[in-house]
Amino acid sequence: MTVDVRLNAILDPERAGGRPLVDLARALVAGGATLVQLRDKHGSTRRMIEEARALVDVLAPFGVPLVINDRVDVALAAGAAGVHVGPDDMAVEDARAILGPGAIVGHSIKTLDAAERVPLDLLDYAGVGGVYATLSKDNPAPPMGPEGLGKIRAVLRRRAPTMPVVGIAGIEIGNAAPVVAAGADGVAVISALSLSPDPEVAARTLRTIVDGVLAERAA
Ligand SMILES: Cc1ncc(COP(=O)(O)OP(=O)(O)O)c(N)n1
Ligand SMILES: Cc1nc(C(=O)O)sc1CCOP(=O)(O)O
Ligand SMILES: [Mg+2]
Repeated sequence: MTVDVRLNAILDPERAGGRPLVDLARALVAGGATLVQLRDKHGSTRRMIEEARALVDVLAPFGVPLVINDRVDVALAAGAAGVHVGPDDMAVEDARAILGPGAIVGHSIKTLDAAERVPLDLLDYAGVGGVYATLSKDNPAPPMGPEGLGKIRAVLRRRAPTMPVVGIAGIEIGNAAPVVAAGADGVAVISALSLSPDPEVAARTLRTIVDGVLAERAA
């Protein structure tokens, strides 16, 4: 499945400024989010399934897929489109085996070594980072910058030329363009969207930036 990663909005109740996630989702999709991820690291399983079901209902009319961070069981229970798993989560092979060929499976790639080893044939997209410093993740790795993303991108392009890559960590309006110029097909963002005074405008601005650099790259 080809996943549109141009603007991957990640919803995290701890980084939502107290706003209901469904309201944020509506605003972000209106502004141009193409993929939504639910990331709830500390809530109960029951709360996460309820959040996910509500988001599936809100996103369905727009045709924007919802992926669930870390939790294959929650994705199945809520009827979400798929999962995003990192190197400490369920293995990509296991997530794909459980969810089947029609689901979206995304995976975090943080090193050149991982870019060489990960079973890319089982993946729909890769989240590459951390690109910049972030306050949204505990114990983040040192930022690799757009240059680091570009090096990982080159390995991924050699192994899986059409697999989309999304940059993550600390991406905002002022620094998104170099991430796409370095080879990302989109940006994955929490704070600069969910903590913005106007999330819809923030999403529209980021989408315009991403689309502009993608168009330059294609020209
Ligand atoms: C699009 C995207 N890329 C990377 C991540 C990070 O996943 P992970 O390393 O498993 O960290 P947590 O999000 O689980 O803390 C992501 N969530 N999304
Ligand atoms: C979920 C996540 N993963 C990261 C990684 O580096 O793998 S950084 C991150 C949080 C990104 O949030 P913000 O846009 O607020 O920086
Ligand atoms: Mg994870």
